Amino acid sequence: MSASSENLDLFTPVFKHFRHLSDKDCLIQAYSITTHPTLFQQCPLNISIDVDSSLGLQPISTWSLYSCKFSNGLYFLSNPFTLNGQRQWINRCLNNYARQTRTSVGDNSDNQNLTRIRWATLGYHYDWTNKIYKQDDHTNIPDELVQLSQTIAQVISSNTNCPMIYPEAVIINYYHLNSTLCAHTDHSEYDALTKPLLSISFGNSAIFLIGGQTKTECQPSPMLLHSGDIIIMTGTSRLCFHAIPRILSDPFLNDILYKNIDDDNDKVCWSYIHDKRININLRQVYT
Ligand SMILES: O=C(O)CCC(=O)C(=O)O
Ligand SMILES: [Fe+2]
Repeated sequence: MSASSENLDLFTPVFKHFRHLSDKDCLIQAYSITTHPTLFQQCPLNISIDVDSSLGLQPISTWSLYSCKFSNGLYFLSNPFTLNGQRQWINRCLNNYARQTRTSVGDNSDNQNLTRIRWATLGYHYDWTNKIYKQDDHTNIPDELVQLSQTIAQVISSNTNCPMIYPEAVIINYYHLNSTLCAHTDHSEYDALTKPLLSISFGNSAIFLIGGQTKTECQPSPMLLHSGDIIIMTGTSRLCFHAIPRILSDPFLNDILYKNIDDDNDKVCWSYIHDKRININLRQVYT
């Protein structure tokens, strides 16, 4: 192999491919349980824990958890939320988590900049310039988010070899239909790189690319994420390059999730989310 082919970036061409592909072809090519069932291995779930109804989850007996054969240590939990639960979490992302001082648009306590916001952080706040968490810059992670991640992590860790997670930092990403997230690894979490990263999608769909630990190792795999879907990155996949090259408009939002709503607050949420996607990701940082 020549020096140049050893250093070939295999990630960026796939990113560009999905960036410019038609919606229809994205839905055909990206991996989902329906289009590529052989790439997912279902994990039987044996657990009976009480789930607090405020978390907006369906009974655990109805959840479908899969390990992804295309990325070692990557798990996919197909939307475990109720419709009302999804609306509640979208509402929290818009009216609670975005309304604070640490956001991409600075202080958004009055929520005046909601339509421009790109990210908000909770728990240990991330210093994006220096790519570190600041030990002395910490705000509370709301109880319901801790409870949600603990419930999900408990179900997964007791049925797979994925460790538990105790979230210490949360990033909420807000995407417009034309937003992207460039290829990156999440490796600022000090001693916690062996701990899983939990990532939850709401609103419009996304293509999630996951590759190797370098961009040259392998071509990234494209995964389709819908509203309510959860991925868990643990083991090797925890350190792998990933990206969002594409947000896809999902008729589910209009046809099902926000159909015939009469609650005024839900109407406000719909007017935001109908052309956006929200991602909540939770990490352990120090312990
Ligand atoms: O939006 C997503 O699904 C991925 C977000 C992500 O990778 C990150 O915030 O580090
Ligand atoms: Fe990431």
